[in-house]
Amino acid sequence: MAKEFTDDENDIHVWAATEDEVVEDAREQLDAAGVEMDESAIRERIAIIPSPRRIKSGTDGVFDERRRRGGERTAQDVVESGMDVGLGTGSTTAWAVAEIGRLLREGELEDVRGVATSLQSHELAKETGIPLVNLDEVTELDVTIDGADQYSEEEPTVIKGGGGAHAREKIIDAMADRLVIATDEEKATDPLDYPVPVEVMPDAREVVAEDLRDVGGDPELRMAERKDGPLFTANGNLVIDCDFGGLDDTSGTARDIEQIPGVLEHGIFLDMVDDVYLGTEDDVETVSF
Ligand SMILES: O=C[C@H](O)[C@H](O)[C@H](O)COP(=O)(O)O
Repeated sequence: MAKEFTDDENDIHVWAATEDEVVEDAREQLDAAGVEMDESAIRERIAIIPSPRRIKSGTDGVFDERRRRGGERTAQDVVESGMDVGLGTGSTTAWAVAEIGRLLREGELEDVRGVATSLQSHELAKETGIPLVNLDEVTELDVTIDGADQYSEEEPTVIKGGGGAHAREKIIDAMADRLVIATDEEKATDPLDYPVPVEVMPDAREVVAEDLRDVGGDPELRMAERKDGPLFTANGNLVIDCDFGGLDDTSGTARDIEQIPGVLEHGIFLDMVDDVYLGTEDDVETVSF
């Protein structure tokens, strides 16, 4: 987690890894703007936030107010004391994880346990103080809050895996009595057309790519950032992003991909979604299935 200072009145917004760094940066900006504020007042306004450095979309994603609104509201509305909760991955669910931690710290929630869908959500949950349970210790969850790369307002299906976490996410999303997607209004599309992330065994990448072409896709091996070569998932596999254009037959495409040997998991989460919480410019809307 990181720390954040905001002073909306003077349009000052500062974040850093530690509270001391934030105080220093805030001090500089307040001085430059000619605003008087003593150190204790600065410290009082500092909040814990997900660290933009740990999230694939970086500061843009983390500081998108719509995602923040969507993530926080989802946590407030769907998590109750005593629940086992699946903790999704990405810049939107990061806000939900941070909010669950805050509610626990402030005593508004008790006895909540989290199961992380990725190392990212594991680290966020640890830092914010959510007790964690390993995936192999539970077989059912009360609710999972997860993000999406695209969602539909017409069908309970989303495309996930923009951060390569979809294999573990699909297990944890499917274990939950209720799957709630936290997202923002920009990701609604019908039909879904986001390139489908397909996790594949490394040696099988060429043959899987050929098979994906045969079922109408345009496959592209996902390359890593700040590392030469392709991206490896947490499971040691590769990801092929496969563009099918608009998915007019989502279940048919999902079935076609599942039948390809060498495919470990794909990012079409078919008929799994119970509710979508979407952050808008000034509110949060919900779609329920
Ligand atoms: O692999 C990543 C996950 O499926 C994320 O939940 C998805 O990419 C959405 O992330 P974000 O909320 O950052 O757009």
